[in-house]
Amino acid sequence: MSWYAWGDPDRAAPLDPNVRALIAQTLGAELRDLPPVPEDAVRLPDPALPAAARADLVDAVGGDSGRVRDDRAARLRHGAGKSTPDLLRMRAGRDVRAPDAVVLPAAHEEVEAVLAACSRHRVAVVPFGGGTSVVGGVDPLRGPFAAVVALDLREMDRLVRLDAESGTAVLQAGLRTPEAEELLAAHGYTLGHLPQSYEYATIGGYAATRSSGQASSGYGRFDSMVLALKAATPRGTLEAGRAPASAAGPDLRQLLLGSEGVFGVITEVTVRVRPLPSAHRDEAWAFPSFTEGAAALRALARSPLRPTTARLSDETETFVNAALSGKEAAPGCLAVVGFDGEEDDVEARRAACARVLSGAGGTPLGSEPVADWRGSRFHAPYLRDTLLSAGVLAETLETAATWADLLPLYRAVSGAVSQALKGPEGDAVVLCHISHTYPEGASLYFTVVTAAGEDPSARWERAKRAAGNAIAEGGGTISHHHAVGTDHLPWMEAEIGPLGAEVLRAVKERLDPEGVLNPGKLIPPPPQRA
Ligand SMILES: Cc1cc2nc3c(=O)[nH]c(=O)nc-3n(C[C@H](O)[C@H](O)[C@H](O)COP(=O)(O)OP(=O)(O)OC[C@H]3O[C@@H](n4cnc5c(N)ncnc54)[C@H](O)[C@@H]3O)c2cc1C
Repeated sequence: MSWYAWGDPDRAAPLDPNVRALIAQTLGAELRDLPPVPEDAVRLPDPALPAAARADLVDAVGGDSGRVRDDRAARLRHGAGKSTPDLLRMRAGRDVRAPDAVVLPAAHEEVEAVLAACSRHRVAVVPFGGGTSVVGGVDPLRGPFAAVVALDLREMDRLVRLDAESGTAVLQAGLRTPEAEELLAAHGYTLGHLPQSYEYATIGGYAATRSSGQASSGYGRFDSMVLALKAATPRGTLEAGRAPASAAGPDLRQLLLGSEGVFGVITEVTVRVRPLPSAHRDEAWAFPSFTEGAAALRALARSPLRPTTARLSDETETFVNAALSGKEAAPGCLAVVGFDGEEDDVEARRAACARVLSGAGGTPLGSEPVADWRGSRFHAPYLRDTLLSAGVLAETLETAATWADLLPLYRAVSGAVSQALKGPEGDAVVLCHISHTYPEGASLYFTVVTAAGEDPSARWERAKRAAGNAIAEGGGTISHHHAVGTDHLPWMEAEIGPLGAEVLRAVKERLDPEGVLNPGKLIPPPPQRA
C-alpha cells in the first residue's frame, strides 16, 4: 500500500486534459496540480519510544527485533488511514504524524504481551489492520502518553479452522479479504463481504468497524456474519459469542464489534461461511427519479426473495457514472441488482425481483449497462488519486436512516454540503447512492467533488461539519459503516446520549485501566469539571 495514495499509485492514470477542463468548467474553478512530495521530503517527528519499552516490546514478540520497527519507511506507512484529508496531509508532507514504532505480533499471546508491556510503560497502542480507515481510526495519537506504537496484525493471517458441517470458519484478524477468500474457496466457501476497500482491509478491521460490503443485501453486514470473537486486552483474553445462539445474558460480541481498538485487539473472528456461488447475474433498471427508485428498493428490501446486491444512484451520480464510462446516461436514475447463487436460485430470485421493480415503475435495461461493473468495482479509489493529483478533491461520507426520514435527509445533507463549499473557489457536485437496504430503512452514500482550492483540508473540514450537523438534525446515524474514529467523535455523544458515553468509558476503564488503547477515538471524553 502506498504511503500517500490508494494501493499501487501506478494504477491511478493521469486525468485526460479535456476531462480536466470539463470538470473545471462544471465546478466553476481553477484547478492547480497537487503532486505528492518525494518520500524523503516528508517531515516526521523524531521517534520517542523509551529504550526500556522497546526492549520489552522485543521480548513480547519472542525476542525478534525485526518485528519492532522504527525505521522511517515503516513509521510513515502507519502514519494515517486513507481518508482524503489523510492523503492531503501525506501528499503535502506537512503535519504528518507517525507512530514511534511499529510492532508486528504473530500470535494472540504476543498481542497480550505487547499490551501488557505498553500498559506498564504507559505507551499508547493503535491497532492497525489494513490501515484503510477513513475516519482517523488509525491516527497515531499519543493522548497523554510519551510514545505511541502501531500494532500491525499482518503476521496473523491464517485460516485457523473450517467447520464445513456447521458452515463456520475461524480467521485470524490480520487476513486481508483476497487471501481470506482464497483460503475459503479452497474448501468451496466464501464470506461474501465486498467493501470497496476489499483488496487491503482485514477481517479484524471489518469486525472493529462494523463494515458493510456491496453484497450486503444477500450476505448481510460484516457484524451479522460474526459468530464469535477472541480479543487480547490489557487485562487478559476476552472471548465472546457462542454459535449458533445463546441466551446466556447480554451478547458480549457487541462490546467488541465496532469497538475500533479501544477495548482490545481482536485476534480471531469466527464467521458464518456460505457455499461459493456457481452463477452470477447483474441487471440495470431505470427509474424516473431517485424518489421512485428508493420506493422500489424499499419494496425489494421487504420482499421474501431478495437480490445479493441492490444499489440505486441519484440523478447526478447516474449522469456522472455514464459519462465516466463513455456511455449515454439513462434518463432519471439507474439501479443495479445482482444475484449470486446456484443457477435455479438466481433465476427464481431474479424473476421475483423483476416483478417487484416493474411494479414500482422501473424499466429493465438488461445486463449490458452493468457488464463492466463487477470487474471494475474496486477501481474507484484510484480515480480519487487521479483527481487529487489534478487538484480536484473527491471525498465520501455516509449515513443511514429509516425510509420515512431518508429522502428529507438526502436533500438536507446534499444542500448543506453544497452550501458549505459554495464560494470564490468554485462549487461542489454532490452525488449519492443507496447501497445497503433494510426493511426499515437504508444507507445514503455521498460523493463530493470540488476544486481543492488554496487550503483543501480546511475546505473539506467545512463540508464535513455541515454534513455531520445535517445528519444529526435529520435523524440519521453519524455512520452506517465507516465507524467513528476521530472524525465522527464530535457527534458521538448526541448519537448515544450522555449515559451511553459513560457506559463506554466504564467498559474502557475495566478492560484498559491505563487507557493506552487507541486514545482519542470512538469514546466521547468525560465532561470537564468547572
Ligand atoms: C477506498 C475505500 C473504500 C472503502 N469502502 C468501504 C466499504 O465499502 N464498506 C466499508 O464498510 N468500509 C469501507 N471503507 C472503510 C474501511 O475500509 C473499513 O472501515 C474497514 O473495515 C477497515 O479495515 P482495516 O483492516 O483497514 O482497518 P484499519 O483501517 O486498520 O482500522 C480501522 C479501525 O479498527 C481498529 N482495528 C483494526 N484492526 C483491529 C483489530 N484486529 N482489533 C481491534 N481493532 C482493530 C483500528 O485501530 C481502527 O480504529 C473504505 C475505505 C477506503 C479507503
